[in-house]
Amino acid sequence: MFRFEQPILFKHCDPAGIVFYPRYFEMMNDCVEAFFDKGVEWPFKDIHKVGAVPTAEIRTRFIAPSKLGDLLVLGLNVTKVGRTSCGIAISAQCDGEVRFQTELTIVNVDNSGKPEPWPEQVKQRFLDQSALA
Ligand SMILES: CC(C)(COP(=O)(O)OP(=O)(O)OC[C@H]1O[C@@H](n2cnc3c(N)ncnc32)[C@H](O)[C@@H]1OP(=O)(O)O)[C@@H](O)C(=O)NCCC(=O)NCCSC(=O)c1cc(O)c2ccccc2c1O
Repeated sequence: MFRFEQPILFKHCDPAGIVFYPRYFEMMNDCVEAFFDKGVEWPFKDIHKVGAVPTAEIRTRFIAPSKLGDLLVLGLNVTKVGRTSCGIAISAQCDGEVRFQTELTIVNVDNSGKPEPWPEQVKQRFLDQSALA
């Protein structure tokens, strides 16, 4: 599992003092970006020289609210490695309480937006990190 820590800051919260859900989607992306950088060793700055990895589908359950000062720990697992796609699950917890769970599918595309197979070493890194491995 790849771990990513996210302190809840003032900028993440709505007037009710809880995280506004679009900020959670940014945190998910920050977690995926850190995973590609540190876990896969194919950072976004390099990906975007040759293509992109857009999200094709995302499903999220918001289970309990997060508040200013909380420390969220996002745990990322690769759940499926396809020809051009990759399934990822993220669970975010604070002090052992699950705050949200999300499942997403990303797809490797070339500069014209056409799906293309993962580079072999990237696929291997996914499998090394994978709950399936
Ligand atoms: C995503 C698409 C490029 C897919 O194109 P198309 O539908 O033509 O592809 P295929 O039918 O050939 O399928 C290829 C591959 O994807 C799997 N798949 C397709 N759709 C789904 C789905 N809904 N759910 C699950 N899986 C799906 C399919 O099974 C195939 O898998 P294989 O492994 O068997 O090959 C196209 O649909 C598209 O361009 N959609 C729009 C994407 C978009 O705009 N997303 C939101 C904004 S972009 C974004 O959020 C984002 C951008 C980045 O640059 C990132 C970079 C790095 C990380 C994350 C990024 C990111 O999230």
